[in-house]
Amino acid sequence: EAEAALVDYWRPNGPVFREGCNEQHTNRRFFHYGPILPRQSFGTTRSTLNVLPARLGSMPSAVEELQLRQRIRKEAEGLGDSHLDLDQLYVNYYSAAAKGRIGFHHDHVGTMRGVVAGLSLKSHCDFELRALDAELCGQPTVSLRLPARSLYLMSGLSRYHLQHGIPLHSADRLSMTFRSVDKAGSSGSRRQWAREWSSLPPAEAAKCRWPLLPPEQQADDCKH
Ligand SMILES: O=C(O)CCC(=O)C(=O)O
Ligand SMILES: [Fe+2]
Repeated sequence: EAEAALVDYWRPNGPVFREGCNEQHTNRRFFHYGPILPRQSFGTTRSTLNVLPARLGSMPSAVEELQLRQRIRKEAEGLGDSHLDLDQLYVNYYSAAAKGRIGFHHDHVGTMRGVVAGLSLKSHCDFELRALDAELCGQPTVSLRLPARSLYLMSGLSRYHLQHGIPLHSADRLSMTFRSVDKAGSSGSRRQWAREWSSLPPAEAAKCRWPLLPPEQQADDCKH
C-alpha cells in the first residue's frame, strides 16, 4: 500500500510528473528535494552533485509520514556515519519504454556524507559495480540483484572506491536515493546555510536547479 502510494505519486503523468525533468543522456525522470543545486553540475556522469549553501527544502510528506528517514537510520546504524540527516533525496523514475538507466558514477564525495541509501520500488533491477584500478581493468563488473521493495546502503568500498550504475531493464522502476549534505565539510559558512531562498541574489538564483519543495516554515514564523 505504501509502495503503491509512492509509485503513484511519481508515476508518468502523475501529480508531480511535470515538476520533474528528464536526465538527458540516460532517460530517467528525475525529482529532487533538499539542497539547491547549481545547474552546471548536471549532465555529468562523474559526480552527481554539488550544492549551494542555503536552507534545505523539505522532504515530500509521504517520506515523513512513512518515517522513511528514521527507518533507514535504524538500518544504517553501525556503518560509522553519525550524521545521517538524509536531507537530500533524488527520486528517479526509470521507464522501460523510455530506456531509462544510469551510467557508472560515484556519488559526490565531499558535498555528501558517508552513507548513501537507496530504495527500489515497483520492480527489481541489476545494480552493477566496477573498479577503476588499472590492474582490475577488463575484469567483469559485479552485478547485484536489487529486489523490489528493498533497501541498499552504500558505504566504504561501494561508496568511495567502486563506481555503480544501473543498466536498461524490462520493467519500470522507481528509486529513492537518500544522502546527507556535508555542511561542515563544504565551503559554506553557517550563515550561508541559513540563507532564505528569497535572499539569494537573482543572478545566482537563475543558475540554480531548485528542489521541488521549499524549506519548512521555521517555528518562529508560526508565532506571529
Ligand atoms: O536508482 C538507483 O537506485 C541509483 C540512483 C543513483 O545511483 C544516483 O542517483 O546517484
Ligand atoms: Fe549513484
